[in-house]
Amino acid sequence: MFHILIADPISDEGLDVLYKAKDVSITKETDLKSEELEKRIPEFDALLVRSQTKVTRNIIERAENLNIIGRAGVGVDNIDLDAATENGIIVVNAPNGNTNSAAEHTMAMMMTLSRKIPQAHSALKNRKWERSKYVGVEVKNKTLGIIGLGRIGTEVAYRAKGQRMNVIAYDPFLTEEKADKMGITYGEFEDVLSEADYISVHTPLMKETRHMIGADAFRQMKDGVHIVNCARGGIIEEDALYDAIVSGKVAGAAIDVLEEEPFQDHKLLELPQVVATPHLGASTVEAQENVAIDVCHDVLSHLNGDQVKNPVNLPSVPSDIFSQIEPYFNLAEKLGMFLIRLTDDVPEEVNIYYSGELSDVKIAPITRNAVKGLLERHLGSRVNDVNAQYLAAKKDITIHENRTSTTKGFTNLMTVEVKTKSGIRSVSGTLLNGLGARIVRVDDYSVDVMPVGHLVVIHHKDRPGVIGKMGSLLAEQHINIATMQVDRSDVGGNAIMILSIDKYPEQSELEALKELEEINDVTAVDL
Ligand SMILES: NC(=O)c1ccc[n+]([C@@H]2O[C@H](COP(=O)([O-])OP(=O)(O)OC[C@H]3O[C@@H](n4cnc5c(N)ncnc54)[C@H](O)[C@@H]3O)[C@@H](O)[C@H]2O)c1
Ligand SMILES: O=C(O)[C@H](O)COP(=O)(O)O
Repeated sequence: MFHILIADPISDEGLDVLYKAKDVSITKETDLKSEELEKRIPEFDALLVRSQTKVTRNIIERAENLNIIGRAGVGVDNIDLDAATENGIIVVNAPNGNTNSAAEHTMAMMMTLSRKIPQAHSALKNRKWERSKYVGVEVKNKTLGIIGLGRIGTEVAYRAKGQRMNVIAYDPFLTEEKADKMGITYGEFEDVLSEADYISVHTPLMKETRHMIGADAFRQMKDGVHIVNCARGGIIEEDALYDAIVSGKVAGAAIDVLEEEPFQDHKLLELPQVVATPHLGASTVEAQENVAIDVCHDVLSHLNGDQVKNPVNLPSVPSDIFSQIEPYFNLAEKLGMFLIRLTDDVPEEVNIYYSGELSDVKIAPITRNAVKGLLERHLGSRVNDVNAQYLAAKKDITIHENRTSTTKGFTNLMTVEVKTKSGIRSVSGTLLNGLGARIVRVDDYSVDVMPVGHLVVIHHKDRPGVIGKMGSLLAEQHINIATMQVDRSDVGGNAIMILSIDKYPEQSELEALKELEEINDVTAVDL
């Protein structure tokens, strides 16, 4: 049974996806205080939020059963992403479902600001007929400067063109060619500041964008500029905006978002030049249905072990590429788990070699599974593909991916090699068409072993009778051998035997095998 906590109001259309699923229990607690959430969170496998709930490191570190945090919306600045990644919790969002609503709200705010609609409306509601006080300005032929031309910025640009505005935009990913195609002007940040009559910000809130519009930016703007922020409080420095409005530099500002939400008493809201809404950009029936449905599908997919569509703290893999590489995930993890059992030392460096068909596929997700397998022995079950590479880096383990042409006759071959203080160990595996995964090499020995179940890896001397003695000893302990593979370096030299047996051996049983004089070492590996 998966326990899902819905901590913010989320549309029932989306929640239906979860209600209809098997083995899911849903708890709706949309008014939990941070301390209450901290206490309750260990009960849950999944947490669903919008922007209101702050998912802090404290909460995440107490969330011992949490697998996934779903954000029904775009911005994830209310979630401590580093803490989630470190703790192996995947974060997913719903980036597309509210784009239209946010763009429409931005346009509404810009128009409302230009025509002083909220102020005139309030006056009239107070029975004041003040036509001359509320003279506005047209947006036609004015220049709109857009900072952040992503999903919403782009939609705003098209709508502004419909209003016959000129559009200039700055975004690190915008090229002159793309701007030309859209019929807008490409600008640097400073160009947008100095040329625009209206400036609308549409970036995420992150370290790089926090307070990107401050006193210095306002100084570079035209006198009488209008400012719109329907992205995130904190992108514009609020004290600097206040000063710029009071000084007359800024004619007016339309803000949907504040640095401190929910609403705290704020001096900006006292200014008649400011029109404001309480973070309503995504608050339409359509947007809420869209984001809720998207995020609930992703949460369910993840809980069922399937690929998610909108991961935030993992690179997303298009589904055609995913279906090509997914069969290797299990092989990679098993190779990692197998190899790490062969050495008692902690790896210092990991080299993963991909060859044959594997040399031209997207290998990063396969690598994550190999690293996860390698780390499980020492770091336990909390290691997963979300945090494997973070945990490796934290343990100063360097990981190198290599594509090679050495296939050793296999159509696909993957080798995981670890360097430890006592030397280099490696294991190779392949996926055989229709037959599944095989371990085909252990160090310099060739083998053919299915990486499943209980394996015993025995390094021994190549002497007559060793195999018989081993078989008798195991028989005495009532251990049945399912399969056996042997290989040797040279006649009478060192050899390897890999047994697949029907039960995991007791330590005492392994010790008994080690007593044989031909045996160098015995390792049990449970895959
Ligand atoms: N008010 C609301 O209710 C509401 C609704 C939806 C989204 N949002 C917010 O709107 C913002 C934009 O959302 P989106 O879906 O368009 O995101 P997006 O990721 O599609 O677009 C963001 C764009 O900002 C650009 N960017 C990043 N750093 C930049 C920088 N330093 N300077 C200029 N551009 C930069 C990125 O390259 C990207 O193109 C986010 O902050 C999101 O949280 C608010
Ligand atoms: O980032 C977003 O998606 C918007 O800010 C919407 O936030 P909300 O879900 O709290 O309305």
